[in-house]
Amino acid sequence: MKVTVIGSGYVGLVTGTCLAEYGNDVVCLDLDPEKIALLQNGGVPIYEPGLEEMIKRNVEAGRLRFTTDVAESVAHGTIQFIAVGTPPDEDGSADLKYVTAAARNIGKYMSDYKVIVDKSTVPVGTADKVQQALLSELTLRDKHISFSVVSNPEFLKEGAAVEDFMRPDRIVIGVADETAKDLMATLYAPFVRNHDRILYMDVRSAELTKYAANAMLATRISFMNELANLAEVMGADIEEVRKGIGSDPRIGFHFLYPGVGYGGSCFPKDVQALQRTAQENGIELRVLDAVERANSAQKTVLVNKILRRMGEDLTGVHFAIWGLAFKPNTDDMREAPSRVIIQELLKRGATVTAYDPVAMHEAERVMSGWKGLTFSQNPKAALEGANALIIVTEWKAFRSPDFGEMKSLLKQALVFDGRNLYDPKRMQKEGFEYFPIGREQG
Ligand SMILES: NC(=O)c1ccc[n+]([C@@H]2O[C@H](COP(=O)([O-])OP(=O)(O)OC[C@H]3O[C@@H](n4cnc5c(N)ncnc54)[C@H](O)[C@@H]3O)[C@@H](O)[C@H]2O)c1
Ligand SMILES: O=c1ccn([C@@H]2O[C@H](COP(=O)(O)OP(=O)(O)O[C@H]3O[C@H](CO)[C@@H](O)[C@H](O)[C@H]3O)[C@@H](O)[C@H]2O)c(=O)[nH]1
Repeated sequence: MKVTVIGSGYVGLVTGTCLAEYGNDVVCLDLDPEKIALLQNGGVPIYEPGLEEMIKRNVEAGRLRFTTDVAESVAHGTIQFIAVGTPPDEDGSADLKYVTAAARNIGKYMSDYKVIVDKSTVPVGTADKVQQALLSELTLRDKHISFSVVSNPEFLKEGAAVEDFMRPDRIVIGVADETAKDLMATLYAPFVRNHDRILYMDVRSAELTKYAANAMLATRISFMNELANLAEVMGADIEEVRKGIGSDPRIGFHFLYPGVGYGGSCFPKDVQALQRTAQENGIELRVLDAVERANSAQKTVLVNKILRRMGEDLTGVHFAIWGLAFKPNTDDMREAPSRVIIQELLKRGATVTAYDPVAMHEAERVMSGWKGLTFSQNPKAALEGANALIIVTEWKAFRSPDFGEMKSLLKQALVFDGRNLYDPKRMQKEGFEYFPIGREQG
């Protein structure tokens, strides 16, 4: 099938590439000329495991190309995916200006039937706005050209995006007419060959499903974080409690890891946007108010432990930080808890040397000019002469360090672990003072 993907970021690039992998003829559009030039020259603007090789393979096979030319991209695909950003507006609601601009562009240039697919995360009612944007352009030209607007929210996780897209646990399609439904079914058939996981529903339910999923997951995390804080003062171990509740199949083990608060480009903005939708419609989502409050408090839990141990004034204190990205296997720094933690430390006079396996370049960009912050090209060098190590992101490479070497490089054998990577008893044996989350210190 001929497919156009509008927006070549995390979602657009993965969607376009995975669709090309199954033999579709895909054009990816972006208005950012630097991004497209990089892609046209064989580069990849984001880090996502497996993506680079898959792009290369499909470009070489002639199934995937990149453009900034709107007219060309609209002419190409019978199916037009909108995968542009929906950042928070000032009041927390989703800013739809990129979505409606993309829709207007389609309306400006289309000359035959198109299925317009909202892949971006958008509030309930957005499909109607996309329809209006298209119609307003079409009435100026040819109002007899027909189209359908479909909602097909994306559930991929960064760091596992290709895997999630190629092997989805479900594909939600909100669709109102049979022609569009058949086209979507054909497009996604190769992704659900072993058993059907396509859920067809009305457009509004599909739009709400996306926010409901993210809000539910964010709720689990905030709940576990608050429970971890309680466990710690009560002398219980949240890691034991996690296993104890996760083995109930009604609860399950996923998304029960306490930490330094959820971050990333989705949970924070989507929880806010859902609250905003509710407020606008006179409904109170009290649970979500608490989820957000708990999350912003959690981002400073590790800092508070540091201050209790090292004093409020951190002048002359030097920290090593392992992990900057909001989660492992990505270079994404959007809403990363590391940003809050580092700022809090610098504010109190500390200096910091930070290391991340892949997000360093992005971190240097978003933290440029932060006084007292330097970056280290390897994890060991970051430890040299530091008064303490702080672990913020749970990269696999941090899980089994040489503790003897770690101790000899650090000035003080002190570890603040925001991701519970190590066994407190082992740390005690190794001679460390160890501060995890939700369990007694080792
Ligand atoms: N990142 C994720 O893990 C993820 C997962 C599921 C859903 N989503 C949702 O998908 C959407 C996109 O997220 P992302 O992380 O890929 O964003 P992103 O910022 O990485 O990419 C968006 C891209 O769209 C481009 N763009 C903006 N307006 C355009 C236009 N009119 N025409 C062509 N290109 C345009 C931008 O230049 C940018 O490259 C958001 O709504 C997000 O909430 C994201
Ligand atoms: O048990 C857990 C699981 C996650 N997190 C944190 O939660 C945030 C989000 O993690 P994750 O969901 O793995 O990453 P995202 O790439 O943001 O993916 C979420 O947001 C996407 C965008 O909407 C959705 O498509 C995905 O389904 C949804 O998981 C990160 O800061 C994690 O550190 C925890 O603290 N504890």
